[in-house]
Amino acid sequence: MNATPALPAPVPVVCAVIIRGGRIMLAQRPPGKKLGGLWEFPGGKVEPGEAPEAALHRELQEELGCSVRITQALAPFVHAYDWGSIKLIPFVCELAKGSTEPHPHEHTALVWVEHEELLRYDLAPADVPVVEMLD
Ligand SMILES: Nc1nc2c([nH]c(=O)n2[C@H]2C[C@H](O)[C@@H](COP(=O)(O)OP(=O)(O)OP(=O)(O)O)O2)c(=O)[nH]1
Repeated sequence: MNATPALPAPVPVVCAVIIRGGRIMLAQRPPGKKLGGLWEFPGGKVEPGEAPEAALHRELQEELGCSVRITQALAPFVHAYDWGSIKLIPFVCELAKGSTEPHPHEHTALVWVEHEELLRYDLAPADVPVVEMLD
């Protein structure tokens, strides 16, 4: 008999590194939520049975009202927080032709920053390895 309790599976979360004119979008999480005030790549939890790409398009419509074109899928990885683990599934994207300008429906603020500036922001800890994957 195995006495070790099974750990809950990591929660799958998609995020978008949206690049425009050489700058990358960061979005600030609202205060009062987990990781409140920290900066992240927009995205969110994948629903059961949903493809990661579909989750990405759905979350970006909900959060920013914009549409994107995925240009690269980065390697997913697991990050452990003290409340549980997430499996972060990052995509590099650009705004789709004809997309509405992104607006923060759920975030406190959006900024477009140079690659070199990304690590100067207080990022959600799981996002630091994503920055390191970007060339
Ligand atoms: N959207 C997004 N979430 C991220 C990133 N990095 C990171 O650690 N996360 C975490 C924050 C949340 O705990 C979870 C995504 O949840 P969510 O954005 O869909 O929803 P939420 O804030 O209501 O989640 P929660 O408070 O219930 O954890 O993944 C990121 O770059 N983008």
